[in-house]
Amino acid sequence: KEKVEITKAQRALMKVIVDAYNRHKIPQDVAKKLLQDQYSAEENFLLLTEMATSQVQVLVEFTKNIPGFLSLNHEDQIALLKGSAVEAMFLRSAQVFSQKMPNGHTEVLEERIRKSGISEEFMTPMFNFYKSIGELHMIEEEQALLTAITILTPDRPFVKDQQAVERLQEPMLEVLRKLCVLQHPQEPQYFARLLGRLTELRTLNHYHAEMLTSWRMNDHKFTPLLCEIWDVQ
Ligand SMILES: O=C(NC1CCCCC1)[C@H](C1CCCCC1)n1c(-c2ccc(-c3nnn[nH]3)cc2)nc2ccccc21
Repeated sequence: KEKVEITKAQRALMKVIVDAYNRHKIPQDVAKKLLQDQYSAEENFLLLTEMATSQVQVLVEFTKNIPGFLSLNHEDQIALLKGSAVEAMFLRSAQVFSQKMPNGHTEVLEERIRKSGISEEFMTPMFNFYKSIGELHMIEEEQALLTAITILTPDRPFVKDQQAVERLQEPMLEVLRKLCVLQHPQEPQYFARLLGRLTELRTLNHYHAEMLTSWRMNDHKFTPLLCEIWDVQ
C-alpha cells in the first residue's frame, strides 16, 4: 500500500493556488440571477458575455499567482491564457452548476439554461460535462488545482517553450495526484477520472465557436476582450 504524504513544499504550493483561486472566484450570482427570472435570448447572451468577460479578467489575475507563470516567455503567457479561456469558462460553469443548491433549484437552473437561446445540439455535451463534474464532488483544492493544470497545458497552439510549461504543470499534477489518493482512498481511479474530465473539456472547446453563432438571435455582440480571447467578430 503506497504511503502517500504531501510535503511541506507541496502544501505551500497548494495554499498559493487555492488562495488565488478563492480571491479570484467570479461572483456566483449568475445562478441566482437565472433562478430569479426568465430572460430573452438577447438578455441571456448579454449576461453570458458579461459573465465571460469578467471571468477572463479574473482568470488573468488567478494565472498571475501561479508560481513561475510570470517567468514564462510573454508570448507563451498569452498563448496559454488564450488557449485555456474557453475551457476555464466551461469548468467554472460546471462548478457553478454543481454547487449545492436548495432542493429543485438545480433543475430550474438546468431548465433556464436549456431555454436560454443556445441551440439544442449543444445541450447534451454541455450537460453531460456538467454532470460528470458534479459526480466528482471535488473539494476546492481539487477545483483550484484542476483550473491551474488546465491553464498550464503545454500543447496549446503557438506555445514556443512547451518544456517550460511542463515544468510548471508537473508539480501541480503531482500534488493533485496525492490529494486525490488522500481524499478518495477507496477510489484509486479518482485522479484518472479527474484528468479524463480535461479531455471532455477540450471537446467543448471544439464546439464553442459554433455554439456562439448558433444562439437563436441575430447580431451577436461581444466585448473587445472576448473578441480577442474567443477569436470572434
Ligand atoms: O453565465 C454563464 N456562465 C458563466 C459562469 C461563470 C463563469 C463565466 C461563464 C452561462 C449562462 C449565461 C446566461 C444564459 C444561461 C447560461 N452558463 C453556462 C454557459 C452556457 C452557454 C455557453 C456558451 N458558450 N458559447 N455559446 N454558449 C457558455 C456557458 N453554463 C452554465 C452553468 C451554470 C450557470 C451558468 C451557466
